[in-house]
Amino acid sequence: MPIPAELETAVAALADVPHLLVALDFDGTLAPFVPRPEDARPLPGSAAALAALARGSDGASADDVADDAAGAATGSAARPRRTTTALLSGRHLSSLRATATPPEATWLVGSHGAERYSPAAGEEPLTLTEEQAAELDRTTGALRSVAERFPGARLEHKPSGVVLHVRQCSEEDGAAALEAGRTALVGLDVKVTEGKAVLEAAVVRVDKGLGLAWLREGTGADATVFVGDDVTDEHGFAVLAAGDVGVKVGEGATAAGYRLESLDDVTEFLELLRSMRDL
Ligand SMILES: O=P(O)(O)OC[C@H]1O[C@H](O[C@H]2O[C@H](CO)[C@@H](O)[C@H](O)[C@H]2O)[C@H](O)[C@@H](O)[C@@H]1O
Repeated sequence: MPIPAELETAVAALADVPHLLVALDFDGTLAPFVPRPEDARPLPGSAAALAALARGSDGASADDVADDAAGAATGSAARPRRTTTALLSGRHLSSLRATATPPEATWLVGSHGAERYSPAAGEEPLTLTEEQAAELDRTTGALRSVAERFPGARLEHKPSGVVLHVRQCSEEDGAAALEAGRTALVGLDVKVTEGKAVLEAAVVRVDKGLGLAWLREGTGADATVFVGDDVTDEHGFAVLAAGDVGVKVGEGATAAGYRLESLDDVTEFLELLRSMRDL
């Protein structure tokens, strides 16, 4: 499907923004859904466009980023044009790196905002309190006992939580496993997030809105593009402001201003953005 005319217009308006942040969800946006999370890979065209966009932020040192943030705050002119790329994912960082193989200059936010990496400062350590670690153990035990009852169900472990995956279950077993998972989590001190064929319980209470706010503040960007497909991405769309561009991929209610139908459309959109930014 061609890119909607109003989205093309919005992208054209981003051409001369001094510092543009392009933040992208991974699964369902850059990478098609597959049965096993470790097998997901970005569409080649999207990976190529992301690599080209990332070249727009090459060489940004911590000082550059601080100067840029200061320049944006004071409105001072004559800042060089920069495009910073970021992945904002529910995946934990090591899984995101292994599957997305992001360009070096790309900022990374994993585990829905709990894990954060910037090219200049590296990875922010995520340390659980004793209580959180104990709650994570209890939560893992509760969801493990659910996964064991349903053929095809499996667990994914993150530093901040645990995920019950049901994509490989029959439709009936998947629905029953998710319901059993919800019940098993009652009374545990966790944030429960439902995604596409997953139920996640995290002991760190964050969301993609907080992750996107961290990216905007850290990069000092003047405007943000955020593309995502899932209900968890709605927290990101909700913090976008005037001049930003939010794009929802696929069907479903959304706070995003624009919509694309498919992952191939995302490739086309990123390619358009790349050419508008002369990268
Ligand atoms: O925020 P995202 O980058 O979209 O990550 C969301 C979740 O993605 C992964 O699960 C989803 O993709 C899998 C691979 O295609 C699929 O098998 C699963 O059914 C999907 O829910 C990842 O495994 C989760 O940890 C992420 O939270």
